[in-house]
Amino acid sequence: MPANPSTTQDAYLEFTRHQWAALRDAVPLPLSQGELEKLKGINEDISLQEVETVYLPLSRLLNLYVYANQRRGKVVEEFLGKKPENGPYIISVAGSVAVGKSTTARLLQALLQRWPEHPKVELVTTDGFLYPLEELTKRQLLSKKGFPQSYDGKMLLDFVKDIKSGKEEVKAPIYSHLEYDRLKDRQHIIRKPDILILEGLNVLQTAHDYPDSGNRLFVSDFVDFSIYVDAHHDLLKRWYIERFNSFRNGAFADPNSYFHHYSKLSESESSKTASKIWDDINGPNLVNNIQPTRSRANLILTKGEDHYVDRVWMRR
Ligand SMILES: Nc1ncnc2c1ncn2[C@@H]1O[C@H](COP(=O)(O)OP(=O)(O)OP(=O)(O)O)[C@@H](O)[C@H]1O
Ligand SMILES: CC(C)(CO)[C@@H](O)C(=O)NCCC(=O)O
Repeated sequence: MPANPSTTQDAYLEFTRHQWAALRDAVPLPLSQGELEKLKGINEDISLQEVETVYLPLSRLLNLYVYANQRRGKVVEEFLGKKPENGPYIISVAGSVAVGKSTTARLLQALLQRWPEHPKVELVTTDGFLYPLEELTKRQLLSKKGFPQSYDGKMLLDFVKDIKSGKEEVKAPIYSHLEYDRLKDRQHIIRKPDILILEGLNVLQTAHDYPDSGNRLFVSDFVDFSIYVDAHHDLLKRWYIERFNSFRNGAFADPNSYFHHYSKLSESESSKTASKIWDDINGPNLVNNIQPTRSRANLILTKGEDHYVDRVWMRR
């Protein structure tokens, strides 16, 4: 639940899962069984009922916002007598490590591109903008990976500026969880999408987080709609450990994996290692840098056990 319910209640409309689910009736594009099955490809663990109950109404809301923005663009066009050079509508997805940002973002991408008004939806994660491992090591930031200072802030801001200015082709770096590093030989090329979803830990930060930042711009200055995915700390730590343990049996077994040495750990040693990484890095990052930005989001999804969204907070 948001940190300060008294101010949050003023700023946000609150929906129980039940109330939010009722809004599904207003969604004109129900999913076919085939489409639902395809979404399973995004994440095996996701419940299809959850998609219909939570994410379909959310995609409807976002569709309305994007549509309103496109109409506003038409007004400007009429006034100017020519089409302004516009970039895509940008949606950001923020939240802790392991809360499910990338799953949420991928689901929204799949659902939003079904709408004829905005068929081209691109997804970029800020992970690619982390400094390369070598640079992180040089700057002694390995134990601060995911903290704001571990990202190449200028590169990320230039990327978002280029996207928003409507540039024909913009390149984004790609991060590999397996190599624990930015890929050297591959980039994601983005060509004028209708919507860009930008997913990352710190995308809600603003000048308020940096009292000495002067007139500096932040990624959030270019974002049209922001979503914060929230869950209780105990759940987040548990999800992190579970995912780490499942990597131990899967991805870490690959000799190219940065964490290959972890694949030899027993289940309990592995849980202990993950618990320590959480307590040393991801937990403090959540408390000090990520959670304080939550109350700026346009929409907050609060998850309970099993990743079910049990509350939705929508900015008035
Ligand atoms: N809606 C969901 N239903 C079931 N499981 C989920 C859901 N969303 C995420 N998960 C699980 O939670 C874990 C974290 O998800 P995900 O990788 O999407 O998180 P993230 O916030 O993007 O993490 P990171 O910041 O480390 O990249 C994964 O094991 C994923 O399978
Ligand atoms: C890449 C990030 C920063 C964010 O997704 C995260 O997954 C990460 O690697 N954090 C550092 C500590 C850890 O290994 O979990």
